[in-house]
Amino acid sequence: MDQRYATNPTEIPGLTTQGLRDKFLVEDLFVPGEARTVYTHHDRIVLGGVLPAGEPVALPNPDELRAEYFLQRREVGIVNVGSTGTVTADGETYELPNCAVLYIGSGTRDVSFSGEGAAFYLFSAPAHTSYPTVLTLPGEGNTLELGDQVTSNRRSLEQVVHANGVQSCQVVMGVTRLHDGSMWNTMPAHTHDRRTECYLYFDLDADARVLHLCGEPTETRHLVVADRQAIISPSWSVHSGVGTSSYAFVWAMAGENQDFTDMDAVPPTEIR
Ligand SMILES: O=C[C@H](O)[C@@H](O)CC(=O)C(=O)O
Ligand SMILES: [Zn+2]
Repeated sequence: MDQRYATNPTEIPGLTTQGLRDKFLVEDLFVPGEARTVYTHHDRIVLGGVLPAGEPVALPNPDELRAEYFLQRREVGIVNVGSTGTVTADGETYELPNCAVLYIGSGTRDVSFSGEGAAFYLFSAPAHTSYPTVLTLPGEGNTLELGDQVTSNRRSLEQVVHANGVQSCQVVMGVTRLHDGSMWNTMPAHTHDRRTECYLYFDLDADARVLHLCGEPTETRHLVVADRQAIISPSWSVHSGVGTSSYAFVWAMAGENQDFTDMDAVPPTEIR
């Protein structure tokens, strides 16, 4: 499993473009027939991508976890960003159409993924207890309409795993989709020093990119992100982006609290 050790903000000014990408961009999560995982030491989140081919693909148990099985001390939120597929968890099979979210609680031993064309994105965090496994179909979460056409940031944000929705130990998760003609997400930008957040950008044209802003609010950099690539945003970093075409993204957080509104907005005039 790819290990990404935690980064201190004082390291940012010395990084090259490639150095920045090596720390915060996850480029190759989706490989046909494989389950790929990346362990970030920021809040000990594991990101994963599963692209089943002909055969079902099992959730691996990477040696770095030193666990009997992946979910022994962890929970996971799964979003299907591809075509319909199925996830089997301890003998129960769930059908996930595009953008369905499956939360699986800790203690679940056997998890496997099937369906050619399905693309399962995984966000996992340590869990102190077991919450029930819940499937949420697209539209069943709590949808917030944000932004404005005038500022090119009209978007629908669906909260699925959150304080008033599907229960979890740490994971807070949902999907945001930009409306046609809107390109900016999460502007004004924000930080939340109590949680790490990751974005998986998807439904981006093959030749389009998102310019994702990261870094401390007064020392920002950018990552150029392609379809089905993920970014890791440490607690001290802003996370906002502008696309060269329309797109959607899975956002997911873990850390000290699950309070979605616990964020410190950064006015555009203060960003450097
Ligand atoms: O802390 C919350 C996260 O950054 C996202 O939910 C923001 C987002 O999806 C958006 O503004 O479109
Ligand atoms: Zn955020």
